[in-house]
Amino acid sequence: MPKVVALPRSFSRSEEAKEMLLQAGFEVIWNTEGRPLKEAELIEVIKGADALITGIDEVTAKVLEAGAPTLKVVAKYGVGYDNIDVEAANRLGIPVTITPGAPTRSVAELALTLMLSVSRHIPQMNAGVKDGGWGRITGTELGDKVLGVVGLGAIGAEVVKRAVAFDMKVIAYDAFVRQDMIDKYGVQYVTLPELYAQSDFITLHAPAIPETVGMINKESLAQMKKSAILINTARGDLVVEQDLYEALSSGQIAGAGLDTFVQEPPATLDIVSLPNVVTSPHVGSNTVEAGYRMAKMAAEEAIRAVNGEAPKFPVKIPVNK
Ligand SMILES: NC(=O)C1=CN([C@@H]2O[C@H](COP(=O)(O)OP(=O)(O)OC[C@H]3O[C@@H](n4cnc5c(N)ncnc54)[C@H](O)[C@@H]3O)[C@@H](O)[C@H]2O)C=CC1
Ligand SMILES: O=C(O)CCC(=O)C(=O)O
Repeated sequence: MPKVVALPRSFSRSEEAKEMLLQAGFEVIWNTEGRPLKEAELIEVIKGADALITGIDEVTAKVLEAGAPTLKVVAKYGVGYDNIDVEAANRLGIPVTITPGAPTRSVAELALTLMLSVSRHIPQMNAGVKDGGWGRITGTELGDKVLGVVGLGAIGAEVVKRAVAFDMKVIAYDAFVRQDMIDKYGVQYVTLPELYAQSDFITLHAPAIPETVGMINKESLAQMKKSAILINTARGDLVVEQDLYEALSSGQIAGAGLDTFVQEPPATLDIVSLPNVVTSPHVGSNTVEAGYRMAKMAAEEAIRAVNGEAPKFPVKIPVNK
């Protein structure tokens, strides 16, 4: 009986994906920890598995080596695969797959949620009113503001659509220019320094790769407007957190909405305790709908792999640091 290790917390909510695996004759090993697994834990559970469905667990070279004798696929439940050592997987002949498009709308909606929450001070007022207070904090509109999108791929594009509906003007930085974004939404491609200098809101949607890791640092923060609000639903590694902490504390920038952190949960509460920061615990794709799509697509990849079929959405290029 083929064995699949299914780790993402919300995978088990998808009845259809579960049923697909059971119909395909899989024994399914669930993650009962309720959190992503560390390398040492994964090394134990991976042994003898034919397929691994992973969220943001530590799929290192050692994990892949432990699974290599039987492992036929590592199916990422999502799109950001920086938690998987793709180079080691390539070397061991284990395909790595992702679920492109499945989390897109949910992450875009969270980016907008964070923009609105920071600019309208929703968490502070919510806490105040629940506490019996009536502290009315003056906010700012999104309308007529400049949104700078770093990484105009699937999620970035969905953010643009929504931002334009809020009457925002959108500028973007990406190595690839999408003509449809220019034609349909009037997106203007700019250099990174231009984006930092002109944006009222900056939203990150690029993968964690050597070119992007640490891109939000003392230098880039110094180029931003004092009224700028930074949104990060991409990866914590894009930000030098100490530099962001200093910029937010000193008024170098006005606020931040953060879903992702270098270490999750964050190593210290310094940034998240700041009054001008709104956070969430890496839940960009954590919706019923995205979970359903990601689970189905990842289950399909696991089934394809045990049937000896080629993966549908393989990734080859490592994005690890
Ligand atoms: N918070 C969450 O729960 C989630 C976070 N993510 C993150 O969002 C990222 C983006 O996802 P998608 O839009 O689906 O990926 P995508 O591959 O469709 O888009 C990424 C875009 O970034 C661009 N890019 C690459 N290198 C760049 C650089 N140096 N500077 C600027 N742009 C660059 C690419 O050209 C591409 O257009 C993922 O890599 C992942 O890290 C994804 C899903 C859920
Ligand atoms: O597995 C998760 O919960 C997060 C998924 C994610 O961040 C991604 O798709 O890049």
